[in-house]
Amino acid sequence: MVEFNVAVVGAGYVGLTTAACLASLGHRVVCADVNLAKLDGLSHGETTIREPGLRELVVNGLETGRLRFVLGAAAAASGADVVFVCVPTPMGRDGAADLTTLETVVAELRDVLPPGCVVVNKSTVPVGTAVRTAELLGRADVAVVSNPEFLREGSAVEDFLNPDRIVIGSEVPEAAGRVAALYELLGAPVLRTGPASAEIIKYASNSYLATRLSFVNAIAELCEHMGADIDDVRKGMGFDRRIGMSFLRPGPGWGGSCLPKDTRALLRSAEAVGCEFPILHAAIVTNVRQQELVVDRVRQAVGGRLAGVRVGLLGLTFKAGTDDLRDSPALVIAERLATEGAELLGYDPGVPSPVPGMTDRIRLMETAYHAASGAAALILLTEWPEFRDLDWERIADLLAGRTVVDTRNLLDPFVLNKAGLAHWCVGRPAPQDLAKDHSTA
Ligand SMILES: NC(=O)C1=CN([C@@H]2O[C@H](COP(=O)(O)OP(=O)(O)OC[C@H]3O[C@@H](n4cnc5c(N)ncnc54)[C@H](O)[C@@H]3O)[C@@H](O)[C@H]2O)C=CC1
Ligand SMILES: O=C(O)[C@H]1O[C@H](OP(=O)(O)OP(=O)(O)OC[C@H]2O[C@@H](n3ccc(=O)[nH]c3=O)[C@H](O)[C@@H]2O)[C@H](O)[C@@H](O)[C@@H]1O
Repeated sequence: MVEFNVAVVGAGYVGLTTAACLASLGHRVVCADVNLAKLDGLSHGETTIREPGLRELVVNGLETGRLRFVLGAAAAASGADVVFVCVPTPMGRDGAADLTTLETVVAELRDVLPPGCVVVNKSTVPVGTAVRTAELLGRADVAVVSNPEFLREGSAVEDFLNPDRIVIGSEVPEAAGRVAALYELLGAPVLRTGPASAEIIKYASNSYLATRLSFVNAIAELCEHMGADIDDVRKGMGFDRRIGMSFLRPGPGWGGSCLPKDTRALLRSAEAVGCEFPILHAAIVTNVRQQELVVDRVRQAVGGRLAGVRVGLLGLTFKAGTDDLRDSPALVIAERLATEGAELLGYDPGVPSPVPGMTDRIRLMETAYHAASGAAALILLTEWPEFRDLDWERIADLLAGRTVVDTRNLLDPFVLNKAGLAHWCVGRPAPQDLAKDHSTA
């Protein structure tokens, strides 16, 4: 295998994972960021994000000398054969991707890139960004390649090292070949395309996943009205090999740092070329509705009015296995409940203390039991497996009300019923006692 000198700009979920994994594959990697505190920690083998296996790879990279951390893109570029750009591309005010940071990095790199180096956009960027990056660089000797990343938070290292596919978009065969060679040891299928196709593949994939979930959540709502059970229905669908089992779990709506922003960005890109894309629009609207349905359900569980009512929240992150709160449906739902006057006690095993950006409308508690204490209803919002093993008899004693709203269908109905609790799931009819209460209300 050829060993390359690699620069990675951005030490976040994608950049740090890319840097640490490429170092573990034998490349010499310099990873740049602008956050001094983060760089200082990383240089001592401390990772700030919760990703299984990442810390070990960083420590190993530092020990073997294959991984270094530096301040700023320019400092990383010296001597690089390939420069990966992994900086944020957040949602701009109009829904389109905001490329300001990417453009800043490209400007910093322009005059310092070694001759013949390849710049790789790994950030999620709209169609045309590879071409625009090449224009901004203004370097005939430097090729730009689009190489979108498909890792998931919570399994970033595992996904990076075992990808379903590697997409390499470039008009320059030598540049595409160099990027493919970097990944050679992974033995993954490599799809070579033009840059526009590579860029749209990333948005199409995330938007398809989001649309699939909105579809499932809509079917779950039908199940509630029709006496069916979504967990049977999704299995019955998933056994069809054309459909498959994955990404069919109903929930409180999809969230995270990417699905919401990428669906909106694709919609804006479509509008810009005069396409309406109604199915994607419907997926986004359905997701907002899904969160509203949870709020409706909580309101119903506490007897119609949330003002002054204490509600316990189990889980705040956008999914289990991550400490990331960005665009978490749990926080959107919490905000709505707080706006109606509910007092919120929250617990999340991934969030031991308040973090910047977290709403101050939730009192963060030390345990699930503290979050349940005196609550009129308990809402499970993130599917942390440990919630299943809580002492539900004890929770029943601590709660002021009887209802547990399980937005992930995680808990064992038998255990909850034995504890005397009404277990309200997504995509199953409401518990009998609640349905009765409601009909006489
Ligand atoms: N988080 C995820 O699971 C995935 C994210 N993506 C895409 O990858 C890109 C990066 O996302 P994340 O890694 O989640 O972001 P992040 O927010 O976790 O990390 C970004 C890093 O870039 C650094 N940074 C900001 N400006 C910089 C500059 N001028 N020079 C050097 N470093 C700078 C920040 O300090 C931060 O450490 C986005 O386009 C995202 O859509 C793609 C696949 C998966
Ligand atoms: O571009 C990105 O950032 C990444 O976005 C997602 O990864 P991630 O955001 O880590 O989260 P997912 O595991 O996809 O979950 C997204 C949301 O869908 C929800 N979900 C997922 C699966 C499911 O069956 N049901 C369900 O409600 C999750 O709870 C979560 O809120 C994609 O899965 C990755 O391939 C992609 O690289």
